Amino acid sequence: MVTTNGTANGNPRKGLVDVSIALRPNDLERVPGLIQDISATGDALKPDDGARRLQLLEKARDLVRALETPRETMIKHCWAEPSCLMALSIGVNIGLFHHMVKDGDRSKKAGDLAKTLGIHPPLLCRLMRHMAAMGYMTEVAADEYKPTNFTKSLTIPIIGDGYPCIVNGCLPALIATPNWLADHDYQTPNDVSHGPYQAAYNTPLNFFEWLQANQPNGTQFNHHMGGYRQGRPSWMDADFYPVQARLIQGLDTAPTTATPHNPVLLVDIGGGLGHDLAEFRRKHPRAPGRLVLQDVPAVIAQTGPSAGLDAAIETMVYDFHTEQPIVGARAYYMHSVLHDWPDEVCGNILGRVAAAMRPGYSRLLINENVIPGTGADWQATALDLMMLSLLSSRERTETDWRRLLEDAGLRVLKIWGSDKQNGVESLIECELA
Ligand SMILES: C[S@@+](CC[C@H](N)C(=O)[O-])C[C@H]1O[C@@H](n2cnc3c(N)ncnc32)[C@H](O)[C@@H]1O
Repeated sequence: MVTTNGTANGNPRKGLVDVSIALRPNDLERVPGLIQDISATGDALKPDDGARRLQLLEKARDLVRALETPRETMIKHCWAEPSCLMALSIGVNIGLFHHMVKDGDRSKKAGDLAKTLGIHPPLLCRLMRHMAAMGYMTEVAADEYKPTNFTKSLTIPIIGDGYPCIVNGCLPALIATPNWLADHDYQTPNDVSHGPYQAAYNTPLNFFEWLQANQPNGTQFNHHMGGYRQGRPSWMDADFYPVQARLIQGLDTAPTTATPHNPVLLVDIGGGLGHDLAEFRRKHPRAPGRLVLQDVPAVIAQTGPSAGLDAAIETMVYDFHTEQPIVGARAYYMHSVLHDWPDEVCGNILGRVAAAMRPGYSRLLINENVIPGTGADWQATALDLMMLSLLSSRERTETDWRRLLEDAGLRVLKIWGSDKQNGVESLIECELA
């Protein structure tokens, strides 16, 4: 029998369910079976078996959810995780993690770190205490901590910069979304310049414009994009998409008016700092043809050889709402670009690409989530809701993609995927219809 503490006035409010349900584990009956599964999967786990590791992780998450009471889950969501995000973001801003790891694994006292970092010592003690309580650093004595692999990773900009970028450049929009929807009769936002983001930031700018106009958010976001893609199966690997057979072999090397010299193999539209083209160069170093990176001026200014980008990659300022200057390339590529925009804007962007494509020759490669009808991956569903708040946009199902692409005069040749990970981005290969 679970006893409740009642509500503030001592009387549990009568509702559809009794309050005692919130104090019992969510699903105790599943616990023994899950433990057995975890034990069996864990015993068979090899260091490089990524698929089994993910299965085990999902079971471990199931176990936590089954054991937790709804009240504990509620406190975790409402207090622990938001305040942990805040603490981690402050840690990145003040360089805490660099100072924790610069002498290796040695433990450090919060008071000493606070003096070095110029932060009020009791304040740092409280921040570190919560990060340790959440398991993100190891407490070895009172106010003394050792870094974990996670703590160490926060010193890498593509991992650490996501925290301040999300806290400053995204969360206010997520927080504004419930009221925005209530004020708009719970209709799906579909205008990138008049949605929860503009309400939250009191700005006419869209998400990308705001980030780039409010540095270091833009730079941190570009780093965050670099982190998002790490460790995920990549379309340019042989077991995902046959680059040689479907792209390189068909490259037309005959000079044309549009490409009088070296033909263009791949144009990465909205390619950010060029992570994808750099990876393509590493994985296909002998591929012929030009590689062109296109993005807005503020992003192109942050990349190029001086920022470590392979000199073989050409950079070009280009606004994808305008005419595509590279005509008749072998392939145009967009990664995590169309999910940023509502259907109508995507239609315009796709129209610009289609107008530049050569019939029967040019391919459009779209690297995006294709959300399945059931069993969607939590990373994709999370991103879908981020898109809703930040850009009045969405992640799309296969039906959504086909409709969008067909309406833009394109034909889907094949949707390529990897069976290595659930919910991984697909590669949608298209040509002119
Ligand atoms: C979600 S990021 C994806 C970046 C990159 N493709 C990747 O996957 O890492 C979207 C990119 O679109 C770019 N972008 C936004 N508006 C643009 C525009 N009008 N023209 C060209 N690029 C734009 C942004 O600057 C950003 O680099």
